[in-house]
Amino acid sequence: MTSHCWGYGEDDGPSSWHKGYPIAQGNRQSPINIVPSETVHDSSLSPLIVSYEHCTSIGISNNGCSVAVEYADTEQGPGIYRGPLSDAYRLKQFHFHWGHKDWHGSEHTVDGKTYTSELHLVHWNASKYQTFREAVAAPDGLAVLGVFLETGEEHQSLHKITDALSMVKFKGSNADLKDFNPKCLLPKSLNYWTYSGSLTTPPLHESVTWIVFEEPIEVSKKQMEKFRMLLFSEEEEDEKLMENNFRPPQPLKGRKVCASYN
Ligand SMILES: NS(=O)(=O)c1ccc(NCc2ccco2)cc1
Ligand SMILES: [Zn+2]
Repeated sequence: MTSHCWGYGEDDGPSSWHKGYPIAQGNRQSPINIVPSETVHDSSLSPLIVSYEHCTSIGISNNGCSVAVEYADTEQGPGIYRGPLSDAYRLKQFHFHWGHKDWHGSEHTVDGKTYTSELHLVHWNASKYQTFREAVAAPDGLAVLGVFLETGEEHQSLHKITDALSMVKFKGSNADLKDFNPKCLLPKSLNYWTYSGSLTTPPLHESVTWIVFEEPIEVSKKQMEKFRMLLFSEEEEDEKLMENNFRPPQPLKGRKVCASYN
């Protein structure tokens, strides 16, 4: 998600990514359309454990394709384990994808339904790999939690993020954001779907165990408006609004989607 020649526009968008990243047409690409009636209930799937207590958020940044909150890479860092995971995964960053309007913006869809936005909490397998960079290309290297956002009541904790967005309007800008515990962004129910997939932006590595929560969180229309004032462009460039930064669902290619609940 660093500086790159791909984007979400007419010429550099998802349908042309395969030219620079052939894996775009691979067998475990993300996102996907989740069809609950076709998921397999795997009774061996234990509840996911989310432990974000000792989380030292470093800051918030606009990396030209999304807005991300980065976490310090420390041993006792925040992380997740159990659920479909065989190892402990450490939180690296979280970011969002959203649309031009409230009716679309998520990457995963459920029975074809799109949500207004999708939050991704990106974790890497620190039990098995030395660095994030090493893990990002390994088949069991990453675990990403997907949380759907839908418009409704104002989210009481999201304001700490939306209040900071005006400070990271331009690509390449960043600001302090201390001690933000992202547990407050998770839905009440941790029922999830899980499947083997990929990064949803280039380099599209097929290294992600996806864990997508069934229950969306509610955010207000006003809170969503604040994401839409962000820019893909740098301070001196022509203004390009950061919106529609989502990849559409990709072919399932025979993959099984497991449900953690009956
Ligand atoms: N939307 S997403 O959660 O699938 C996602 C997409 C891309 C990255 N990129 C992380 C990265 C750093 C170096 C190479 O790649 C991380 C997470
Ligand atoms: Zn993402």
